[in-house]
Amino acid sequence: MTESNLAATEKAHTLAAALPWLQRLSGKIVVVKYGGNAMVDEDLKRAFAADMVFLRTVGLHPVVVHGGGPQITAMLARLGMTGEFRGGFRVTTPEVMDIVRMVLFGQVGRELVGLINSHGPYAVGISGEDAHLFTATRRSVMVDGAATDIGLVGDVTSVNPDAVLDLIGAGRIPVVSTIAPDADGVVHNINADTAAAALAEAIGAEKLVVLTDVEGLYTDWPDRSSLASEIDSNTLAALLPSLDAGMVPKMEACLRAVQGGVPSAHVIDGRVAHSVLVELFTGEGIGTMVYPTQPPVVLPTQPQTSGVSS
Ligand SMILES: Nc1ncnc2c1ncn2[C@@H]1O[C@H](COP(=O)(O)OP(=O)(O)O)[C@@H](O)[C@H]1O
Ligand SMILES: CC(=O)N[C@@H](CCC(=O)OP(=O)(O)O)C(=O)O
Repeated sequence: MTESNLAATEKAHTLAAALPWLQRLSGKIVVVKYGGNAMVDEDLKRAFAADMVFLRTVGLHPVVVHGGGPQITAMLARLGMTGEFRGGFRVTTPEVMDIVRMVLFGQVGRELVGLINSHGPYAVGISGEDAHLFTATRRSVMVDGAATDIGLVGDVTSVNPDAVLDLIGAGRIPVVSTIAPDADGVVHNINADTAAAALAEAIGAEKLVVLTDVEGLYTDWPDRSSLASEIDSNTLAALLPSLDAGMVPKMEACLRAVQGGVPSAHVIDGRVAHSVLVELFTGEGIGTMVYPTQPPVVLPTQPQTSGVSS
Protein backbone atom coordinates (compact mmCIF):
# COMPACT_ATOMS: atom_id res chain seq x y z
CA MET A 1 0.00 0.00 0.00
CA THR A 2 1.32 3.48 -0.88
CA GLU A 3 1.58 6.21 1.71
CA SER A 4 -1.39 8.07 0.24
CA ASN A 5 -3.44 4.84 0.23
CA LEU A 6 -2.57 4.40 3.90
CA ALA A 7 -3.60 7.97 4.70
CA ALA A 8 -6.90 7.49 2.82
CA THR A 9 -7.58 4.26 4.73
CA GLU A 10 -6.96 6.05 8.02
CA LYS A 11 -9.47 8.73 7.02
CA ALA A 12 -12.00 6.04 6.16
CA HIS A 13 -11.45 4.45 9.59
CA THR A 14 -12.05 7.82 11.26
CA LEU A 15 -15.29 8.23 9.33
CA ALA A 16 -16.43 4.68 10.07
CA ALA A 17 -15.65 5.12 13.77
CA ALA A 18 -18.04 8.10 13.86
CA LEU A 19 -21.02 5.91 12.89
CA PRO A 20 -22.37 5.24 16.43
CA TRP A 21 -22.33 8.97 17.23
CA LEU A 22 -23.90 9.88 13.88
CA GLN A 23 -26.68 7.36 14.54
CA ARG A 24 -27.20 8.55 18.09
CA LEU A 25 -27.36 12.24 17.15
CA SER A 26 -29.21 12.02 13.84
CA GLY A 27 -32.41 14.09 14.01
CA LYS A 28 -31.36 15.73 17.27
CA ILE A 29 -31.06 19.44 17.96
CA VAL A 30 -27.67 20.71 19.09
CA VAL A 31 -27.42 24.30 20.31
CA VAL A 32 -23.94 25.67 19.66
CA LYS A 33 -22.90 28.86 21.40
CA TYR A 34 -20.10 30.56 19.51
CA GLY A 35 -18.31 33.03 21.77
CA GLY A 36 -16.84 36.36 20.86
CA ASN A 37 -13.33 35.49 21.98
CA ALA A 38 -13.30 32.29 19.89
CA MET A 39 -14.50 34.28 16.87
CA VAL A 40 -11.50 36.46 16.24
CA ASP A 41 -9.56 34.27 13.79
CA GLU A 42 -10.73 34.22 10.15
CA ASP A 43 -9.72 30.59 9.46
CA LEU A 44 -11.43 29.41 12.65
CA LYS A 45 -14.59 31.27 11.72
CA ARG A 46 -14.65 29.59 8.30
CA ALA A 47 -14.00 26.18 9.89
CA PHE A 48 -16.83 26.79 12.36
CA ALA A 49 -19.26 27.69 9.57
CA ALA A 50 -18.27 24.57 7.62
CA ASP A 51 -18.81 22.45 10.74
CA MET A 52 -22.37 23.76 11.10
CA VAL A 53 -23.07 22.79 7.49
CA PHE A 54 -21.46 19.40 8.15
CA LEU A 55 -23.82 18.80 11.11
CA ARG A 56 -26.84 19.79 9.02
CA THR A 57 -25.69 17.58 6.14
CA VAL A 58 -25.31 14.47 8.29
CA GLY A 59 -28.82 14.91 9.72
CA LEU A 60 -28.39 16.89 12.94
CA HIS A 61 -30.17 20.19 13.56
CA PRO A 62 -27.58 22.77 14.60
CA VAL A 63 -28.81 26.05 16.11
CA VAL A 64 -26.15 28.72 16.48
CA VAL A 65 -26.35 31.28 19.28
CA HIS A 66 -23.55 33.79 18.90
CA GLY A 67 -21.81 36.18 21.25
CA GLY A 68 -19.80 39.23 20.32
CA GLY A 69 -18.47 40.76 23.52
CA PRO A 70 -15.06 41.74 22.09
CA GLN A 71 -16.70 43.10 18.93
CA ILE A 72 -19.08 45.27 21.02
CA THR A 73 -16.15 46.52 23.11
CA ALA A 74 -14.20 47.38 19.93
CA MET A 75 -17.14 49.32 18.48
CA LEU A 76 -17.68 51.20 21.74
CA ALA A 77 -13.99 52.17 21.69
CA ARG A 78 -14.26 53.35 18.06
CA LEU A 79 -17.13 55.56 19.12
CA GLY A 80 -15.18 56.87 22.11
CA MET A 81 -17.37 55.05 24.64
CA THR A 82 -16.11 52.85 27.46
CA GLY A 83 -17.34 49.35 28.20
CA GLU A 84 -17.48 48.14 31.78
CA PHE A 85 -18.18 44.61 33.01
CA ARG A 86 -19.46 43.72 36.46
CA GLY A 87 -19.74 40.14 37.65
CA GLY A 88 -19.11 38.92 34.06
CA PHE A 89 -21.92 41.01 32.50
CA ARG A 90 -21.71 44.29 30.57
CA VAL A 91 -23.03 47.42 32.24
CA THR A 92 -25.62 48.45 29.66
CA THR A 93 -26.89 52.04 29.50
CA PRO A 94 -29.49 52.89 26.80
CA GLU A 95 -26.63 54.30 24.64
CA VAL A 96 -24.60 51.09 25.05
CA MET A 97 -27.73 49.05 24.27
CA ASP A 98 -27.99 50.73 20.86
CA ILE A 99 -24.43 49.63 20.06
CA VAL A 100 -24.99 46.10 21.43
CA ARG A 101 -28.01 45.64 19.17
CA MET A 102 -26.24 47.06 16.13
CA VAL A 103 -23.10 44.96 16.57
CA LEU A 104 -24.75 41.65 17.52
CA PHE A 105 -27.49 41.54 14.90
CA GLY A 106 -26.08 43.88 12.25
CA GLN A 107 -22.44 42.83 12.28
CA VAL A 108 -21.55 39.59 14.07
CA GLY A 109 -24.76 37.75 13.14
CA ARG A 110 -24.57 38.89 9.50
CA GLU A 111 -20.99 37.72 9.21
CA LEU A 112 -21.78 34.24 10.54
CA VAL A 113 -24.83 33.95 8.30
CA GLY A 114 -22.67 34.89 5.32
CA LEU A 115 -19.95 32.38 6.18
CA ILE A 116 -22.45 29.53 6.57
CA ASN A 117 -24.29 30.52 3.39
CA SER A 118 -21.10 30.36 1.36
CA HIS A 119 -21.88 26.61 1.45
CA GLY A 120 -25.52 26.90 0.38
CA PRO A 121 -28.80 28.51 1.43
CA TYR A 122 -28.77 27.32 5.05
CA ALA A 123 -28.44 30.09 7.59
CA VAL A 124 -31.15 32.54 8.61
CA GLY A 125 -30.35 35.22 11.18
CA ILE A 126 -32.92 35.88 13.88
CA SER A 127 -32.86 37.93 17.05
CA GLY A 128 -34.64 37.43 20.35
CA GLU A 129 -36.97 40.22 19.23
CA ASP A 130 -38.36 38.15 16.34
CA ALA A 131 -41.68 36.32 16.76
CA HIS A 132 -41.50 36.55 20.58
CA LEU A 133 -38.45 34.28 20.57
CA PHE A 134 -37.17 35.63 23.90
CA THR A 135 -38.85 37.76 26.55
CA ALA A 136 -36.44 39.28 29.03
CA THR A 137 -36.66 40.45 32.60
CA ARG A 138 -34.12 42.93 33.91
CA ARG A 139 -31.65 41.15 36.15
CA SER A 140 -29.11 42.15 38.74
CA VAL A 141 -25.69 40.53 39.15
CA MET A 142 -23.72 39.59 42.23
CA VAL A 143 -20.88 42.04 42.89
CA ASP A 144 -18.93 41.54 46.14
CA GLY A 145 -21.79 39.44 47.47
CA ALA A 146 -24.46 42.07 46.78
CA ALA A 147 -27.14 42.03 44.07
CA THR A 148 -26.25 45.00 41.84
CA ASP A 149 -28.25 46.62 39.03
CA ILE A 150 -26.20 47.07 35.83
CA GLY A 151 -28.77 48.62 33.52
CA LEU A 152 -30.53 47.05 30.55
CA VAL A 153 -29.24 43.55 31.16
CA GLY A 154 -31.83 40.83 31.01
CA ASP A 155 -32.41 37.23 31.80
CA VAL A 156 -34.55 35.18 29.42
CA THR A 157 -37.75 34.46 31.31
CA SER A 158 -39.82 33.13 28.44
CA VAL A 159 -39.02 31.49 25.10
CA ASN A 160 -41.36 31.04 22.16
CA PRO A 161 -39.33 28.59 20.07
CA ASP A 162 -41.79 28.40 17.14
CA ALA A 163 -39.73 30.56 14.78
CA VAL A 164 -36.58 28.54 15.47
CA LEU A 165 -38.45 25.24 15.08
CA ASP A 166 -39.99 26.48 11.80
CA LEU A 167 -36.52 27.21 10.47
CA ILE A 168 -35.20 23.82 11.61
CA GLY A 169 -38.19 22.11 10.02
CA ALA A 170 -37.38 23.88 6.75
CA GLY A 171 -33.81 22.59 6.88
CA ARG A 172 -32.28 25.94 7.80
CA ILE A 173 -29.62 26.75 10.38
CA PRO A 174 -30.95 29.45 12.73
CA VAL A 175 -28.30 31.98 13.81
CA VAL A 176 -29.56 33.70 16.94
CA SER A 177 -28.51 37.16 18.19
CA THR A 178 -29.17 37.57 21.88
CA ILE A 179 -31.08 40.78 22.36
CA ALA A 180 -34.60 40.62 23.74
CA PRO A 181 -37.51 42.87 24.70
CA ASP A 182 -39.03 42.82 28.15
CA ALA A 183 -42.81 42.63 28.62
CA ASP A 184 -43.05 46.39 27.84
CA GLY A 185 -41.00 46.08 24.65
CA VAL A 186 -37.83 47.62 26.12
CA VAL A 187 -34.88 45.88 24.51
CA HIS A 188 -32.32 44.27 26.85
CA ASN A 189 -28.80 42.95 26.43
CA ILE A 190 -28.71 39.20 27.09
CA ASN A 191 -25.47 37.39 27.71
CA ALA A 192 -25.16 34.88 24.88
CA ASP A 193 -24.36 31.94 27.18
CA THR A 194 -27.52 32.68 29.17
CA ALA A 195 -29.66 32.88 26.03
CA ALA A 196 -28.19 29.71 24.53
CA ALA A 197 -29.10 27.76 27.67
CA ALA A 198 -32.66 29.08 27.73
CA LEU A 199 -33.11 28.19 24.08
CA ALA A 200 -31.53 24.73 24.43
CA GLU A 201 -33.93 23.99 27.26
CA ALA A 202 -36.99 25.31 25.41
CA ILE A 203 -36.39 23.42 22.16
CA GLY A 204 -35.44 20.14 23.81
CA ALA A 205 -31.84 20.15 22.58
CA GLU A 206 -29.80 16.99 22.99
CA LYS A 207 -26.70 19.03 23.79
CA LEU A 208 -25.57 22.55 24.51
CA VAL A 209 -22.04 23.07 23.19
CA VAL A 210 -20.31 26.28 24.28
CA LEU A 211 -17.20 27.27 22.31
CA THR A 212 -14.85 29.60 24.08
CA ASP A 213 -11.18 30.63 24.17
CA VAL A 214 -10.01 28.29 26.91
CA GLU A 215 -9.71 24.48 27.15
CA GLY A 216 -12.69 24.13 29.48
CA LEU A 217 -13.52 24.79 33.12
CA TYR A 218 -10.62 25.00 35.56
CA THR A 219 -11.98 24.30 39.02
CA ASP A 220 -9.06 26.21 40.57
CA TRP A 221 -8.33 28.91 37.98
CA PRO A 222 -5.61 29.65 36.88
CA ASP A 223 -4.04 26.39 38.09
CA ARG A 224 -3.61 24.53 34.80
CA SER A 225 -3.76 21.13 36.49
CA SER A 226 -7.36 21.78 37.59
CA LEU A 227 -9.07 21.30 34.18
CA ALA A 228 -12.32 19.37 34.77
CA SER A 229 -13.17 16.87 32.04
CA GLU A 230 -16.62 16.47 33.57
CA ILE A 231 -18.63 17.85 36.45
CA ASP A 232 -22.10 17.06 37.73
CA SER A 233 -24.69 19.75 38.33
CA ASN A 234 -24.59 19.62 42.13
CA THR A 235 -20.80 20.00 42.22
CA LEU A 236 -20.99 22.84 39.70
CA ALA A 237 -23.71 24.63 41.68
CA ALA A 238 -21.45 24.54 44.75
CA LEU A 239 -18.44 25.79 42.73
CA LEU A 240 -20.27 28.63 40.94
CA PRO A 241 -19.92 31.35 43.61
CA SER A 242 -16.12 30.93 43.61
CA LEU A 243 -15.67 31.26 39.83
CA ASP A 244 -14.01 34.21 38.11
CA ALA A 245 -16.09 36.64 36.06
CA GLY A 246 -15.66 35.25 32.48
CA MET A 247 -16.72 31.76 33.48
CA VAL A 248 -19.73 32.76 35.57
CA PRO A 249 -22.31 33.26 32.77
CA LYS A 250 -20.94 30.21 30.93
CA MET A 251 -21.15 27.78 33.83
CA GLU A 252 -24.42 29.30 35.07
CA ALA A 253 -25.75 28.59 31.56
CA CYS A 254 -24.52 24.98 31.48
CA LEU A 255 -26.08 24.40 34.88
CA ARG A 256 -29.38 25.91 33.79
CA ALA A 257 -29.43 23.76 30.64
CA VAL A 258 -28.86 20.43 32.36
CA GLN A 259 -31.21 21.32 35.22
CA GLY A 260 -33.77 22.18 32.54
CA GLY A 261 -33.58 18.77 30.89
CA VAL A 262 -30.74 19.06 28.35
CA PRO A 263 -28.85 15.78 28.81
CA SER A 264 -25.39 17.39 28.70
CA ALA A 265 -23.66 20.72 28.22
CA HIS A 266 -20.06 21.05 27.02
CA VAL A 267 -17.56 23.87 27.27
CA ILE A 268 -14.94 23.33 24.58
CA ASP A 269 -11.97 25.16 23.09
CA GLY A 270 -13.09 27.19 20.09
CA ARG A 271 -9.46 28.01 19.25
CA VAL A 272 -9.05 24.43 17.99
CA ALA A 273 -10.43 24.00 14.48
CA HIS A 274 -13.31 21.48 14.26
CA SER A 275 -13.51 21.05 18.03
CA VAL A 276 -17.31 20.71 17.67
CA LEU A 277 -16.86 17.65 15.45
CA VAL A 278 -14.39 16.12 17.89
CA GLU A 279 -16.88 16.64 20.72
CA LEU A 280 -19.88 15.26 18.86
CA PHE A 281 -18.46 12.42 16.77
CA THR A 282 -15.56 10.94 18.69
CA GLY A 283 -15.07 9.41 22.10
CA GLU A 284 -12.33 11.91 22.88
CA GLY A 285 -14.47 13.93 25.30
CA ILE A 286 -12.66 17.25 24.97
CA GLY A 287 -13.32 20.23 27.24
CA THR A 288 -15.66 20.02 30.21
CA MET A 289 -18.92 18.08 30.19
CA VAL A 290 -21.65 19.14 32.61
CA TYR A 291 -24.24 16.48 33.32
CA PRO A 292 -27.22 16.19 35.65
CA THR A 293 -26.24 14.75 38.99
CA GLN A 294 -27.66 11.40 37.88
CA PRO A 295 -25.17 10.70 35.03
CA PRO A 296 -26.81 10.06 31.64
CA VAL A 297 -25.91 7.04 29.53
CA VAL A 298 -23.20 8.42 27.27
CA LEU A 299 -23.50 6.23 24.19
CA PRO A 300 -26.64 4.12 23.57
CA THR A 301 -26.09 1.55 20.82
CA GLN A 302 -29.46 2.14 19.11
CA PRO A 303 -30.11 5.26 17.02
CA GLN A 304 -32.90 7.50 18.28
CA THR A 305 -35.23 9.86 16.49
CA SER A 306 -36.58 13.23 17.51
CA GLY A 307 -39.89 14.88 16.79
CA VAL A 308 -38.33 17.33 14.33
CA SER A 309 -38.20 16.34 10.68
CA SER A 310 -34.96 16.81 8.75
N1 LIG B 1 -12.35 28.80 36.17
C1 LIG B 1 -12.06 29.19 34.92
N2 LIG B 1 -11.87 28.24 33.95
C2 LIG B 1 -11.61 28.63 32.69
N3 LIG B 1 -11.52 29.94 32.28
C3 LIG B 1 -11.70 30.91 33.19
C4 LIG B 1 -11.97 30.57 34.56
N4 LIG B 1 -12.12 31.73 35.22
C5 LIG B 1 -11.95 32.73 34.37
N5 LIG B 1 -11.68 32.26 33.12
C6 LIG B 1 -11.51 33.11 31.95
O1 LIG B 1 -12.74 33.16 31.24
C7 LIG B 1 -12.46 33.29 29.84
C8 LIG B 1 -13.66 32.87 29.02
O2 LIG B 1 -14.73 33.78 29.22
P1 LIG B 1 -15.07 34.86 28.09
O3 LIG B 1 -13.82 35.53 27.64
O4 LIG B 1 -16.18 35.68 28.61
O5 LIG B 1 -15.55 33.87 26.94
P2 LIG B 1 -16.45 34.05 25.61
O6 LIG B 1 -15.99 35.27 24.89
O7 LIG B 1 -16.20 32.78 24.89
O8 LIG B 1 -17.88 34.15 26.09
C9 LIG B 1 -11.22 32.46 29.64
O9 LIG B 1 -10.45 32.89 28.55
C10 LIG B 1 -10.44 32.65 30.97
O10 LIG B 1 -9.49 33.68 30.84
C1 LIG C 1 -25.07 41.25 29.33
C2 LIG C 1 -23.86 40.94 28.53
O1 LIG C 1 -22.76 40.87 29.07
N1 LIG C 1 -24.03 40.73 27.22
C3 LIG C 1 -22.97 40.45 26.31
C4 LIG C 1 -23.58 39.98 25.00
C5 LIG C 1 -22.59 39.40 24.04
C6 LIG C 1 -21.95 38.14 24.59
O2 LIG C 1 -22.43 37.46 25.47
O3 LIG C 1 -20.77 37.85 23.95
P1 LIG C 1 -19.67 36.75 24.34
O4 LIG C 1 -20.33 35.42 24.28
O5 LIG C 1 -18.68 36.97 23.26
O6 LIG C 1 -19.15 37.07 25.70
C7 LIG C 1 -22.09 41.70 26.06
O7 LIG C 1 -22.62 42.82 26.03
O8 LIG C 1 -20.88 41.53 25.85
